[in-house]
Amino acid sequence: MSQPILRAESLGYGTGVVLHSVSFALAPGERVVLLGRSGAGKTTFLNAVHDRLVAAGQRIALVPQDHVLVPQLSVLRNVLMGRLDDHGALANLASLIRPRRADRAEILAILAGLGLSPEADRAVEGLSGGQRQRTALARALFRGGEVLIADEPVSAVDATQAAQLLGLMRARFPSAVLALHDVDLARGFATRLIGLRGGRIAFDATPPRVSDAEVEALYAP
Ligand SMILES: Nc1ncnc2c1ncn2[C@@H]1O[C@H](COP(=O)(O)OP(=O)(O)OP(=O)(O)O)[C@@H](O)[C@H]1O
Repeated sequence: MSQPILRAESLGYGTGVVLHSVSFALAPGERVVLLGRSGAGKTTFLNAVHDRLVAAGQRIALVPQDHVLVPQLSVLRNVLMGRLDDHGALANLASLIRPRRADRAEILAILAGLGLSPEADRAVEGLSGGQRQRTALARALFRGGEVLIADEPVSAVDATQAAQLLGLMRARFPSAVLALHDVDLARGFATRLIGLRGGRIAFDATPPRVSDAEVEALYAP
């Protein structure tokens, strides 16, 4: 059963509308990828979907475009923050000072899968862009949830690594809504492609039903 999330809604900031009359529902098992040129409204769309699903009480793992990591803290502690809202403030403080053994073991296993084991105890501020991005993905994997919402989650890694990371995401989350700029990666990952152009949804269909010409038209000046 598809869950209606947006019903012919206008999305934007203040009085400015970025996307007009957007309808969106998400069925369990769907992996949706948003395509569109810079400024087309992908982040705006993702944020709206995120806010609605959270308001509806769903557990969502979010990978924002700018990662929102705490630079002074270690990779391990940043990943630990993926579950902060599962506990009270005191428990969180205690666990940030001294992570629980079980959490530490689980996080180290995730970091190993992401090639980040050597970085576990390094502060995020000293990491490369790709390492930071993988830290944000590790935080989402540790958090888990019904839906992954991720804004260009593999933009800072090479193509081979990107495909591997998307495979980990696919195994962990029943459903996903992502923005990706690499069309081949998007076609490989998605069960459904949504193209945004000119403030509207240009297409919303399974990858085989979206032609290369339709995708190219999204990016035409
Ligand atoms: N906080 C904000 N306040 C006002 N306008 C905003 C805000 N955030 C984004 N916009 C505007 O909304 C439009 C869509 O931006 P959005 O970030 O959703 O696009 P995008 O497709 O994600 O772009 P990119 O691929 O560059 O990340 C842009 O014109 C942008 O300038």
